[in-house]
Amino acid sequence: MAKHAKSLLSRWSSRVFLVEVDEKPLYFRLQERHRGERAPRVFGRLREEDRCYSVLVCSGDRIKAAKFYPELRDKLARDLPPGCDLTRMGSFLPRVRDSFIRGYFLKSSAESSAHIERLLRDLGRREPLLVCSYAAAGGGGQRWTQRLWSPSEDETVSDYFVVPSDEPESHPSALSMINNDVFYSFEEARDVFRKCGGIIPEAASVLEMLPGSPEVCRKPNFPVIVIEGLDATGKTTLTESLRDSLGAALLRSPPECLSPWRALFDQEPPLIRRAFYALGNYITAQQIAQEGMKTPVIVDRFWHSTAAYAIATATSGPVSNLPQRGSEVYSWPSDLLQPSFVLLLTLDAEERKRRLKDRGLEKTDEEQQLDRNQLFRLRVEEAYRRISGPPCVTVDASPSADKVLQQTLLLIRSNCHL
Ligand SMILES: Nc1nc2c(ncn2[C@H]2C[C@H](O)[C@@H](COP(=O)(O)OP(=O)(O)OP(=O)(O)O)O2)c(=O)[nH]1
Ligand SMILES: Nc1ncnc2c1ncn2[C@@H]1O[C@H](COP(=O)(O)OP(=O)(O)O)[C@@H](O)[C@H]1O
Repeated sequence: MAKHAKSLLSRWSSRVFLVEVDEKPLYFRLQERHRGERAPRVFGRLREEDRCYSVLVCSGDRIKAAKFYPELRDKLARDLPPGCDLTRMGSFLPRVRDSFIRGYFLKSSAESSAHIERLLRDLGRREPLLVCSYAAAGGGGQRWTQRLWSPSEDETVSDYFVVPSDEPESHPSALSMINNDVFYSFEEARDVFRKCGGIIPEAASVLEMLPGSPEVCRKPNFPVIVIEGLDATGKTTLTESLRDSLGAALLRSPPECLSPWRALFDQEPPLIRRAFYALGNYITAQQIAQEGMKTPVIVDRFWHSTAAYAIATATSGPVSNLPQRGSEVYSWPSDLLQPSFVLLLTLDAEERKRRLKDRGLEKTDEEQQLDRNQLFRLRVEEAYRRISGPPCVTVDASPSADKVLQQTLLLIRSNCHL
């Protein structure tokens, strides 16, 4: 049996399962037997002929699991019989970091079972899947028959009852964010790229661009000011004006030297994509340290963007699902240069959309998601505000470009003694 799957099964009944139904979390556990009272019906009125499946990716190699997860979704969405309902799901051990495993929850009619089980068995030959089939058990409650399908084709079957579980104090995605969605050290991000080499040859080109170590030898002599904000809040316009007004160097993250690979890594799963942006920050940090010896430095996006977009993407639903204020998830990496000052441009949604349209550039996937999904935009904006580290001042970006420039220059001169 796949070693990793075996370790997962050893604590199976301590796990909590999370299925998101209409972006609302439903938590449940599995018990070997049900004592006394009628077992509850966790998934509503399941008819005798209904079937559900949980399909969890339990590969021990996190790069393979990260690459396989979106592929699994596409295959299931394409090959499942009509009428089969597919939603995201996960499973975790409460308060145990990195215990979160991802998968999908399928709901269908009994006559599709043979087709679904054939499809899952084929997929399980690619990467170990923990598949549980689930039906309304006789005598009330809902029985959960678990099968492990993995490339070694061995199959374990055990039966459980499904019972409701309390909602944990913080959304379980926070358990798995550290160094999977947000990278808090150069080594952790570089390690992902070193392990990607076999499946993404371009990873080697990015590795060649990296500094030998992240340690920035000396603190810059001049102030380093980062301008942050959603697309079309006016960062490019403002940073170029600040460069001219202050005779400053203008840098951005990801740095120019990574632009040949950015579109490629933007298509990769979060583990790899966020490592790309994290490594970009370390290259930019080295450039800041060099330029900052000679002149003030203005940076267009840096750590706040990397962390805020990653945290907001890894969390679903309302802002209240974000990891709580003060969580270590918002901390600044100890090996990443801290700027003197961060300015966060804010703008109401309608004006921002107008500017985005005027600018004409096609939107990044994230920008499209920001438009489509107001919840995601609110999570990004709130995550920006919760990042700890250098002082971060919010600036209203709705006045004219010149007024925003004057306001920003005032703030910089009084906070950075320029
Ligand atoms: N720069 C940067 N962008 C990130 C990061 N993580 C996600 N993104 C997303 C946010 C935006 O949708 C998109 C913005 O990338 P850029 O700043 O290069 O694009 P662009 O110059 O068009 O944005 P801007 O006009 O400056 O807001 O990439 C990150 O760590 N750094
Ligand atoms: N203060 C402002 N008032 C009105 N329009 C602005 C302002 N700042 C920028 N713009 C315009 O809004 C669009 C997006 O600005 P840009 O600087 O590219 O934003 P970002 O770099 O944050 O995406 C551009 O067409 C720009 O000319």
